[in-house]
Amino acid sequence: MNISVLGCGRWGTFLAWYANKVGHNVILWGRENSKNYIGLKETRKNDYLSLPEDLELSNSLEKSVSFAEIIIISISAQELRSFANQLKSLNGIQGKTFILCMKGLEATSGKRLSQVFGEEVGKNINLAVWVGPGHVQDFVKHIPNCMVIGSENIEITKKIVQELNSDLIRFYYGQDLIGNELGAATKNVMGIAAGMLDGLNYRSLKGSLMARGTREISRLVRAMGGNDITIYGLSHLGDYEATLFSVHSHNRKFGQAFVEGERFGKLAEGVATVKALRDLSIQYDIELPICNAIYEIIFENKNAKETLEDLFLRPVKFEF
Ligand SMILES: NC(=O)C1=CN([C@@H]2O[C@H](COP(=O)(O)OP(=O)(O)OC[C@H]3O[C@@H](n4cnc5c(N)ncnc54)[C@H](O)[C@@H]3O)[C@@H](O)[C@H]2O)C=CC1
Ligand SMILES: O=C(CO)COP(=O)(O)O
Repeated sequence: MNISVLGCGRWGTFLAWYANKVGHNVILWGRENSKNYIGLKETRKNDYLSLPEDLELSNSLEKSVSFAEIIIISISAQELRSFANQLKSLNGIQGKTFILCMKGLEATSGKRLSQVFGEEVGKNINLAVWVGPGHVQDFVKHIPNCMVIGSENIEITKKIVQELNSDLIRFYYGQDLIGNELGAATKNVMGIAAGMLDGLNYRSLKGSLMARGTREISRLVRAMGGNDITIYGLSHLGDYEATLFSVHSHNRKFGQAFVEGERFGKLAEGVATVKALRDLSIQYDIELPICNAIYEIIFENKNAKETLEDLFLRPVKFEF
């Protein structure tokens, strides 16, 4: 099958490598002037992997879209709306299958990425999300993982899984698009929290963070029309090791750098997502104490240690 991957950063480049590895014809697209694209064009490698010879690199969006039956998108989540707008103007996108491989919520609206994409591109496409745990650094060493693909149409989900499943990635069929998307986006916020715990030498609190983090996000998922149990699946809890504990996680590193007064320059999606969560917590009248604490530390200059201690002074309550 012909597959294009739009976005040639850390994850997009891996996705193209993977689609090629499992036997597809692949184009990897990047913006002509992007640092990642220029680097790949010059050397055919990045910090994580080398591109196989038969994988085509292109900076033509038109060509990449018309070539493929399945189009995978992996750019920064906050850029998706304007990018979708660009795609909408291309001929021949109708009937194609798009897979969003990003983890975030639109900061200004709290919308899920499939909502954002659907609003811009319209209904005459198939749309799915691919989320769950996985770092390129592990996959290129042939360390396998389990991930989840979900959509509103189980036949589309099954078709994608059939094309992409392998002994490197075992896929599960997602059953709750709302829960999968919220779960994937919010695990990044818990990753930032974990990094802050690392930076404060409070590592032993990560177990509690896992228990209480899943609990607060499951309340939000239920309020937003999803199934709260999804949060205990691959898109959220299943991604905690790769985020809360992994040396590779950008969100965890961002959190640690933040409390240590350092700058972390790479994309940490949880930063924008926590803004969306602040508004969703008000809109749905759901308490999100951990997410709110992270918001206050990052955007309201609250002291991280004191804000954490304040969480302990909240009234005692039942666990579930
Ligand atoms: N296990 C998983 O499912 C993983 C998912 N991700 C997700 O993948 C997404 C991308 O993350 P990374 O690859 O780490 O980021 P990155 O910063 O390495 O790459 C993002 C790419 O998007 C491109 N881009 C940004 N704005 C654009 C626009 N308006 N139009 C076209 N291209 C644009 C940039 O040039 C860059 O090449 C994030 O949402 C992240 O959460 C990342 C790693 C693992
Ligand atoms: O989603 C990921 C792992 O599953 C990547 O997490 P980071 O973006 O925090 O590195």
